[in-house]
Amino acid sequence: MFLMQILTDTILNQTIRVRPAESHKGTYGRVCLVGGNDHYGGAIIMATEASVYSGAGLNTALTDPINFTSLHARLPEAMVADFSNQADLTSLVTAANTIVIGPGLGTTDQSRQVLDAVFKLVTPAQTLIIDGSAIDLVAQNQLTLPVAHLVFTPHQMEWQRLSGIKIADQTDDANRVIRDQLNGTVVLKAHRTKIYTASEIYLNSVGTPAQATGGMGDTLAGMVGGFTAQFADQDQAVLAAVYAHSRIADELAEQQYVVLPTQIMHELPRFMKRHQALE
Ligand SMILES: NC(=O)C1=CN([C@@H]2O[C@H](COP(=O)(O)OP(=O)(O)OC[C@H]3O[C@@H](n4cnc5c(N)ncnc54)[C@H](O)[C@@H]3O)[C@@H](O)[C@H]2O)[C@@H](O)CC1
Ligand SMILES: Nc1ncnc2c1ncn2[C@@H]1O[C@H](COP(=O)(O)OP(=O)(O)O)[C@@H](O)[C@H]1O
Ligand SMILES: [Mg+2]
Repeated sequence: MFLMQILTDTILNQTIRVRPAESHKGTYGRVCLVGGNDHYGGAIIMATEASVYSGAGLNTALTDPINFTSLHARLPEAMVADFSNQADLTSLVTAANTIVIGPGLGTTDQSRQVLDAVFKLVTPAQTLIIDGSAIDLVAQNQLTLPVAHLVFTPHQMEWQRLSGIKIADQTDDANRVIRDQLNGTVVLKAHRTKIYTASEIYLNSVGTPAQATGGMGDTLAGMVGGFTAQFADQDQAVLAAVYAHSRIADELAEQQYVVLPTQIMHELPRFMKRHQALE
């Protein structure tokens, strides 16, 4: 029997630490974000930007070179590399604490090759966030998952494809069975997102329809990347990222009809300062 736990502001100050003075960018984690084909450049830009604004120390986008200039034009803090260059992919994935794969990756043969290459390299000490197209590729091809701290961030339709459970039948009991088979945390995104960890179920009871716009999940994937790279407790980092994403949206929605993904990420540094650990 699992009791549903409701997320509150407490998850923020339990997770977001006060930065120690004696620290440097290496202290705050390396994130490698993989995605963005020649149609979906915006998705990897948003994911990478969200990781940077979450405070991860070093951030690199592995993407189609067509996205390099646009990404750098808005985000000089991030590095870029070509996801079809095997040597670059190998060194960047190996060096990362957290890898985010899927935002705008697409489902072509090239996307599949990139996903296979990343899955081969990931090690048990790393956290791997599997989002968007990467979820669809796993579902379509019944791929073997690597052994790592896995976090899946499907919306309900992606979860239907991955789990085989129709949206109407996505009950906690049914979802948990598949979660256990996948052996990873599942962030099941919906109007009210639920998070299934190895031992608990959490409900994100904040969030707004002002968030219902493309790129909102790409942004969340980048935040989960940034939080897991920086904060030691991986479950708490996921929960805090999901909650902060919706909580910031609610604040902006008091004055706005629609909340843009980029507006949420740009609020993060101020929001995280307000909600860092109580001293
Ligand atoms: N600017 C960009 O480059 C963008 C790229 N994107 C990328 O596009 C790829 C395809 O993602 P999509 O999600 O569009 O593709 P999907 O083929 O998974 O389509 C989503 C469809 O599922 C249905 N659905 C049912 N329940 C839903 C729920 N709770 N939340 C969301 N959709 C639900 C909706 O009808 C929606 O049209 C991903 O790789 C994604 O990262 C999108 O994120 C949009 C923005
Ligand atoms: N009506 C809503 N209420 C609250 N949150 C929402 C609503 N609609 C969408 N969201 C949130 O927006 C995000 C959408 O993710 P996703 O569908 O993957 O977007 P994309 O792939 O376009 O970036 C999820 O975090 C989801 O919970
Ligand atoms: Mg998505």
